[in-house]
Amino acid sequence: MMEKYILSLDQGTSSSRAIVFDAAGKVCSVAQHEFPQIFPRSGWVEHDPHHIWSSQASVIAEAISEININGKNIAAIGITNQRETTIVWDAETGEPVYNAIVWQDRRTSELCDRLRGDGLEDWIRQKTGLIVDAYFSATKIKWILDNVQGARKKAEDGKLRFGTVDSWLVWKLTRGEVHVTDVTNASRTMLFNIHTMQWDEELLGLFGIPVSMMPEVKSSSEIYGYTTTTIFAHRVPIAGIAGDQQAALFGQMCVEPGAVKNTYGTGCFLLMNTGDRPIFSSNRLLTTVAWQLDGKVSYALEGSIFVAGSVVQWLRDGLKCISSSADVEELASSVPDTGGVYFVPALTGLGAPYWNQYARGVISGISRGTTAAHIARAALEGVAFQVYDIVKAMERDSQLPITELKVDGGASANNLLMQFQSDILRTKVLRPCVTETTALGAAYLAGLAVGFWENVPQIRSQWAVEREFLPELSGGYVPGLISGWHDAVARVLREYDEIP
Ligand SMILES: Nc1ncnc2c1ncn2[C@@H]1O[C@H](COP(=O)(O)OP(=O)(O)O)[C@@H](O)[C@H]1O
Ligand SMILES: O=P(O)(O)OC[C@H](O)CO
Repeated sequence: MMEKYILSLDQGTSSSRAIVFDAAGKVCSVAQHEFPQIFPRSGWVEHDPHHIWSSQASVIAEAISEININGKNIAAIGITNQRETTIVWDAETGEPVYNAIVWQDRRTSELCDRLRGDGLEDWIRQKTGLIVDAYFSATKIKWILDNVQGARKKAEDGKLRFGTVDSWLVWKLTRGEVHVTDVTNASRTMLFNIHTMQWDEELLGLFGIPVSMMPEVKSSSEIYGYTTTTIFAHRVPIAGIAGDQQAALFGQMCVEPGAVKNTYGTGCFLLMNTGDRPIFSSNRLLTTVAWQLDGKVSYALEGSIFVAGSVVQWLRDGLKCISSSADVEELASSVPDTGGVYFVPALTGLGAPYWNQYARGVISGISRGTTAAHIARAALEGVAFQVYDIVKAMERDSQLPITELKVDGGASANNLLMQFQSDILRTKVLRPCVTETTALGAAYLAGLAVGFWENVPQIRSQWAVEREFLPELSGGYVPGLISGWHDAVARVLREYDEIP
């Protein structure tokens, strides 16, 4: 067979990646480019949609040339992406009318306060499974229509298109032929009804968003279209799309209800497969679509943490105490503990289960003896403590103890972080051989659509563990650590009590 590979595009918040997988699910080549983050004001985060596309296009070219293959050798393309990030472009010229407003951006927090003040929170939650928060796309689209000159009129005339990053990439790959998204990305917009699996007209009306802007919603595994970009001499089918966290859930083969994974990327996202019914959380977790495959919808419970690996980027770029993200482990390991320092890394607000849009980071317990190493260690511990809070919330919601955690994402390479995670959770932390599970999940979804893989049981056997972390710290220390963390969070919540 000529078509020996699946090409997966993983457009993350920090970087664009292209990964070529073979039928054994083995990584054959990887190319990755970090691209610029734009911070126009405190709490605002943007990307240039052209950078998103150009970085993605160049890594595609690199990944396929590295192993000397071309479009003919690729059975299908799978796309996975940072979710919620909002791009609006002109249907005719394809030119974005504004920068991409990134999921971390807090500019619409006050609008969300007003929606809650109007008593709409439960109504929105029932339809979408989401907490009203600036995180999701709906208020970001409204902001663009309200603030970019001429945008609303053009939208009403049917001349603008909205997309999350998956839609933008498909549009670019097909040179404007195809405007689609999949159910997982749609479920993060706060405009999608997760019961009817359609755009919700009442929500579109509430935010003043014309339906003509919206992409057609498809399943996570089917042929959406064929590439026309000059990167490939042949038209390659685009056959899988899923938001990165759902793709990671699939890539980790968490296909049975109760299975859980946690991805440590820019943010940190813990998802539990809940099978064919949406479970509504009593602990402020999100209900979301896991995927739609072979006509069947699966749902998930999700705990979203806004800042994880990005606090390491801040240590690197803001504080300049490390020169690469990977260096944080050596720096943090140079001290035995944080010396009493706690770091609540709420640099762009606090997500689940606190949902405070105005929170900002706090470092507490600094003394004359505190060094950059203590702060680096406290930053990593702050990531693990946030995950601890979500695990406990999820256990309460699902009434199931979480006895093992499958991990992935860039920061899961950090052994100190993984060990501390196991120490405070008192559970097994399992890191798979392929930590590119996000890309792998999208590859699986694409491959299943074109018959590259036959079915889920066939690919399930490919999952293998690389390293298992078991609790090493004596359990007696844990309650003190956790209560210190909760004191630090309480300080943040007191300081930033939802009033900007
Ligand atoms: N060894 C490491 N320790 C801690 N954080 C790391 C390490 N390597 C990468 N990171 C962090 O992981 C993030 C990148 O992970 P990735 O999964 O590629 O994220 P995304 O998909 O959000 O772009 C960055 O924020 C980076 O700072
Ligand atoms: O870019 P990541 O991997 O941090 O993921 C971002 C999430 O999709 C945001 O919801």
